[in-house]
Amino acid sequence: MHSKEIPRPTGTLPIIAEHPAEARELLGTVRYGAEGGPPRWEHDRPVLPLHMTGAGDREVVESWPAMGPVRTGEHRGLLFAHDGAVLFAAGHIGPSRTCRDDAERAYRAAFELVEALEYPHVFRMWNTIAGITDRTAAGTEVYADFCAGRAQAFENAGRVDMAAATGIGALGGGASFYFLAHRSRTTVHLENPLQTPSSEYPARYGPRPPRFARATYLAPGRDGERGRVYVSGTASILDHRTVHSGEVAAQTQVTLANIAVLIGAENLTRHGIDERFGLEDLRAVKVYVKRREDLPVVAELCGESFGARTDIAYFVVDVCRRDLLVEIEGITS
Ligand SMILES: O=C(O)C1=C[C@@H](O)[C@H](O)C=C1
Ligand SMILES: CC(=O)C(=O)O
Repeated sequence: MHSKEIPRPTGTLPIIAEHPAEARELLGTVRYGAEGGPPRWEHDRPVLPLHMTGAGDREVVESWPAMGPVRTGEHRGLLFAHDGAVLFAAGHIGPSRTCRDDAERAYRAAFELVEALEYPHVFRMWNTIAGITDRTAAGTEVYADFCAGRAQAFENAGRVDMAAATGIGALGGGASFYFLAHRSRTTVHLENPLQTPSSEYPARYGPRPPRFARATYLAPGRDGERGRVYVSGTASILDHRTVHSGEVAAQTQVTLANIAVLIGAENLTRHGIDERFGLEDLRAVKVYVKRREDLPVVAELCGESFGARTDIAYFVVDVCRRDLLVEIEGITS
């Protein structure tokens, strides 16, 4: 693993992830666009291309600004950048149909990295997996295979903390992931009283359950940075069951209600957090819709629920269960 001081990049990309105005540089960029594959260097910064948009769809660029001088490097295929506060890292896991061992290797590298660079507080992870509900070469489901490899990496690393995450389909490019970790600001991983913790899902969903929290609260920073809730990809699931199979409006309403309870005063107080948020407080919202024809009804329901200032990006991709039609994530402002 190598690290080096690097000059300021020339030019910056549109930022959809809201960050303090004084941010001066970029840590990393994720391009939700028409191509997927391994991360690459652009202007000495890691850029991860994700195949998330179809013909005619607008690319969505998500950039994570730095708060100071940036160091970069590579570790077992992960490209990373960090500024002494936040670590951004991105990697290509591999082909979806054989992703179990690749997922274990990728997550092992991720845990090695956060330990070696001393950014122990992982607060948000994203996983995009082409053909997420397809069958692998061995006849298992791709997502279940990914979860098995990830769970093995958690177990081997002795990690019990699970951050907020998204595990969603992609239109190509195999499986990729990226994540954020903090050096000093502590995290509180939140569960939702309406949903079974994902790590306790019954075996009917796969031999090893997913590993993610419903959300992660990143505590306020010493520099006055507000506490934020990073909301995981959330779907129409109550306890561990999909509800309203085939009914996209009802699934969207349950999903929005799940998020409102998750970030509301009662649940945050239950987790020892003296804050409260509503749907109108969410920013950097991503809405994943399985069927393109459902976009209008989903967009109408989201438009009614989120604030006028909420930036919402829509993607037509598979959700991690065949009977789920919509999934939503966001970050409190
Ligand atoms: O497996 C995940 O990390 C995950 C899957 C979905 O339930 C949702 O996107 C949240 C996280
Ligand atoms: C499947 C899904 O979205 C969840 O486990 O929350």
